[in-house]
Amino acid sequence: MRMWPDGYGRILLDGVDSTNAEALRRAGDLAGPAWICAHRQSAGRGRRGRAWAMPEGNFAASLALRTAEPPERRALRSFVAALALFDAVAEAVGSDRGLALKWPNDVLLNGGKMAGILLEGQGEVLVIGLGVNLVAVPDAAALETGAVAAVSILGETGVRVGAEDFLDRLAAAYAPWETRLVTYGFEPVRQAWLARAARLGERIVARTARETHEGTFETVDASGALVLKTAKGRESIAAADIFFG
Ligand SMILES: O=C(O)CCCC[C@@H]1SC[C@@H]2NC(=O)N[C@@H]21
Repeated sequence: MRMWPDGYGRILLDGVDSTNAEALRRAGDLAGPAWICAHRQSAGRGRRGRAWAMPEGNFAASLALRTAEPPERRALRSFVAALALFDAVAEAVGSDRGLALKWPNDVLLNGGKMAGILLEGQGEVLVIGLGVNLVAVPDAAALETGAVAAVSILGETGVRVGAEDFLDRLAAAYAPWETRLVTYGFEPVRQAWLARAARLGERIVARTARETHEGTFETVDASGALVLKTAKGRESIAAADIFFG
């Protein structure tokens, strides 16, 4: 494994089932935090048990971190990862125009979903999986009804970014956000995330497994929960899928 000055290892694979699965398998052998990146995934995993399709040329990587933090603190890494993705993409295309963050952990470009994040854990290991549509979008049939359409960086900006180049940019962008979280806590990360949030102050729909909440997106609270102002009052939602309508 190559080590980089930021102290994060890098493992580059041609193909794997899922970089998250691979990171969990290798976690016990890793001496420190490490990025595991693959050019191809045969069984990419998305949120809520969904599959994550990865057309040729797109980006898949997982960061394996060891942490003794409680689950609610670990979950805040999705905001750190989203900010790192935002910065890495802005750096790669030379502009942050059209980039926005969608709660809880998607990155939008010109209103379409360009990247997703999946956190998984096992004991003291936290795996942060990031998938980015660098050059192509998955088949629209794979999308849930009402979900934000998928877009690619190439399709929206005309800029072709290679996966290894993107890993360098992402790793460089991730390290300072991780340091901010560990040093100063969630507040600066929360503020930075809110400054890049999609649909803040607008009406959105949040669907959990059992309920649908509709209201104005007020903020994200100190625990990372979505705060909606609804007809019933202020509601804090820890996990949901968001629809813009
Ligand atoms: O549903 C989502 O939006 C999250 C998608 C996360 C996909 C990435 S690709 C790299 C890593 N490996 C996986 O199997 N999933 C994540």
